[in-house]
Amino acid sequence: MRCLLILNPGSQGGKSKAKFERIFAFLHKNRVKFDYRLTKTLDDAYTFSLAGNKKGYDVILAVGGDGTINRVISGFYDLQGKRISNSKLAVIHTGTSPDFCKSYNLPLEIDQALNAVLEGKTVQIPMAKITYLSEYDEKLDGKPLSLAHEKLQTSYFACCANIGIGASVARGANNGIRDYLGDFAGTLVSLIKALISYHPVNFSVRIDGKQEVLEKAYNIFVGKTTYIASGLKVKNELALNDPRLYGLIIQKLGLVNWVNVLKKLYSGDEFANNAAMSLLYVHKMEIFGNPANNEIEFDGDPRGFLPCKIEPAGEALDVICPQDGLLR
Ligand SMILES: Nc1ncnc2c1ncn2[C@@H]1O[C@H](COP(=O)(O)OP(=O)(O)OP(=O)(O)O)[C@@H](O)[C@H]1O
Repeated sequence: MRCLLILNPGSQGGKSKAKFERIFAFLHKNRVKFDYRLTKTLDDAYTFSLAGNKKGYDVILAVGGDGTINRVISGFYDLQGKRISNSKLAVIHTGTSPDFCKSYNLPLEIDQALNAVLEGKTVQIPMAKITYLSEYDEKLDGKPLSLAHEKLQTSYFACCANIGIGASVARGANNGIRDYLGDFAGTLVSLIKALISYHPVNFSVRIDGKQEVLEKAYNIFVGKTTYIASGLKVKNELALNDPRLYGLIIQKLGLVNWVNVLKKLYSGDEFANNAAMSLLYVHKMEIFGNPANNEIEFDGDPRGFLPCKIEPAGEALDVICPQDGLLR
């Protein structure tokens, strides 16, 4: 077995790197052949993963937070959503909020995750493909994505994309506040601050080909997993091997019902669709360009601009998983 480790020393506010020696020692002790690369930026995690896939490593092991894991996942795919290689993805979460591992029942404990690498068992996990713009283009305001656009960007995600308030919540939560308030409280403070300053927006969307306007929207979650951000949970019926996505639309919040919406999202309880919160299941979600709010966030970081198209990647990833880490 040849293994490539992609390690982010900056995850969890820099605490991540204290765990690297233990990982190296485990692999040496068990005579695993490995190479490793240390990231300087999150983009490096993508570049190293892409190169590792092209070289055909048996296992590519992401060591970092969900942002690092997200970039490593994108390196497994070409622009059409096809896998580049037969490499397997393994993950050791050394970040702040382990939404990916919690959602897919993957071990958080380092030795357990490394033992799973030795055993080599995998589960197939479908990923979402997101196509969007790397720069805002006002010519596409009110319009769907043009696949011929020169700033077109393709990425992949495992947890959730957010359009609306998501980018400003992520920016607030990632600016160091979680290092001193903790993950849960830091993200909650950032969410409430963003809610107070947010102006709801009408978004034109196409849901599985059907066009409509989502009025006074606060956030459109397009996701796959229950755990989406530092304690926020979306109760949904997707099995973890279901390639579809859920869409959760939060809109028309008044002075009273935003508290109820937050309670539902933090409890992860089931809810009946109502004027403020509606959950649906989709194969393809397109969100048109929007001059009032055009930012896109996914798997925890602001990443680009509307318009966007979100759909299942053509092929699932083989993710290293202990035998008892079964899909729900
Ligand atoms: N050497 C580095 N390589 C990559 N990113 C770095 C580095 N140093 C600092 N960073 C910053 O560290 C953060 C790492 O993000 P990552 O998602 O991996 O961890 P996290 O934010 O602690 O955890 P989580 O996303 O799971 O909550 C990014 O904001 C990135 O800009």
